[in-house]
Amino acid sequence: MKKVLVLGAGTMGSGIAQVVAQAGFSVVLCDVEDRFVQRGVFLIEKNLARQVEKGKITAADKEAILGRIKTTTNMADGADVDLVIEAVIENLELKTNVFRELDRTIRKEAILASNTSALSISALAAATSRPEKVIGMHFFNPAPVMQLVEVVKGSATSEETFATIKAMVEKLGKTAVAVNEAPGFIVNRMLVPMINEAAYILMEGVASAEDIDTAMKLGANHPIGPLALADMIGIDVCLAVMETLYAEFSDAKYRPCPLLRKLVRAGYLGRKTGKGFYTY
Ligand SMILES: CC(=O)CC(=O)SCCNC(=O)CCNC(=O)[C@H](O)C(C)(C)COP(=O)(O)OP(=O)(O)OC[C@H]1O[C@@H](n2cnc3c(N)ncnc32)[C@H](O)[C@@H]1OP(=O)(O)O
Ligand SMILES: NC(=O)C1=CN([C@@H]2O[C@H](COP(=O)(O)OP(=O)(O)OC[C@H]3O[C@@H](n4cnc5c(N)ncnc54)[C@H](O)[C@@H]3O)[C@@H](O)[C@H]2O)C=CC1
Repeated sequence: MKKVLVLGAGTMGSGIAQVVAQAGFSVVLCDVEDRFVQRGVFLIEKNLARQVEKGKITAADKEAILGRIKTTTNMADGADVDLVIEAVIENLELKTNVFRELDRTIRKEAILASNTSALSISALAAATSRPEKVIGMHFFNPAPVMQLVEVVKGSATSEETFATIKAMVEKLGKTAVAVNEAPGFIVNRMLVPMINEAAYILMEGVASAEDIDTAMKLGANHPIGPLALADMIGIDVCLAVMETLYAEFSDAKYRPCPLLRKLVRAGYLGRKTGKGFYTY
């Protein structure tokens, strides 16, 4: 494993590209428009500059890490990679099309991994001619900080692919947990319904956003409250996860809170748009 294509340079793609380049691998970072790629690189530069200020890495390390990241808007520039980590928006139709295109474009030996939050790896695999090489590689936000990667096996994922990705996660300095595909995997099946319930508590007027978050910080020792976390994740991503859980399990306990839908329709997606439950 030497070279990795990270597809999507948003919140997660940029963080994942940083982690992979920081571990010494060459990265091709691709998004649909150059301004999105440049925004991703800007975030990486900012994070690395903070590490230099704190004395965790040297200025030379920063330059070397940035030097390992090539940017592009053409997926074919990553045709010779060993691994693809897909981090485009959480939409099954879009991701399925992306996997079909990746399968056509990227060399046959490469593993195709998805950072999806909740969608079916088997469905993505079925869009390719190499389902045994398709796997979930689910990082957590912020990717440079969070220790966990859920490694998700779809119906056709081979043991060889799983072992390669588990070893890769360790090379990235992270901890892998093995998951047999199921909607929302482990963390999001519990975490996002908690966020959804916090949105209901707010919508029902039970408490203010600030008090809901203070309650979970001081009453349950969470590092940040659920609504601040939703703003960090992206309210669109939270809603997409709830929609998947609700549709896949056909169980009313996963009903998405209408307030999430209202915020998403207004474009109040959280930190990435400057406004969500809070204003930034
Ligand atoms: C939706 C999905 O599919 C899955 C998901 O990701 S669900 C979301 C999972 N993530 C969480 O639950 C995060 C919960 N929150 C936290 O753990 C913490 O609030 C946090 C780590 C994000 C920030 O920690 P904090 O103590 O509140 O703030 P702060 O002191 O500023 O940051 C701690 C460290 O993280 C770094 N950091 C914070 N935000 C960062 C970011 N966006 N990118 C990179 N580094 C970041 C800081 O630089 C700091 O680093 P040092 O320890 O080297 O100084
Ligand atoms: N935000 C979070 O906390 C987490 C999100 N995820 C998952 O990671 C994926 C990405 O999420 P975010 O980074 O939050 O989204 P985002 O909205 O910040 O970024 C998505 C990026 O993908 C790009 N994109 C769209 N179509 C593309 C294509 N065909 N080719 C290349 N790039 C394309 C967009 O232009 C955008 O820059 C989603 O599947 C999400 O569920 C996983 C873990 C945590």
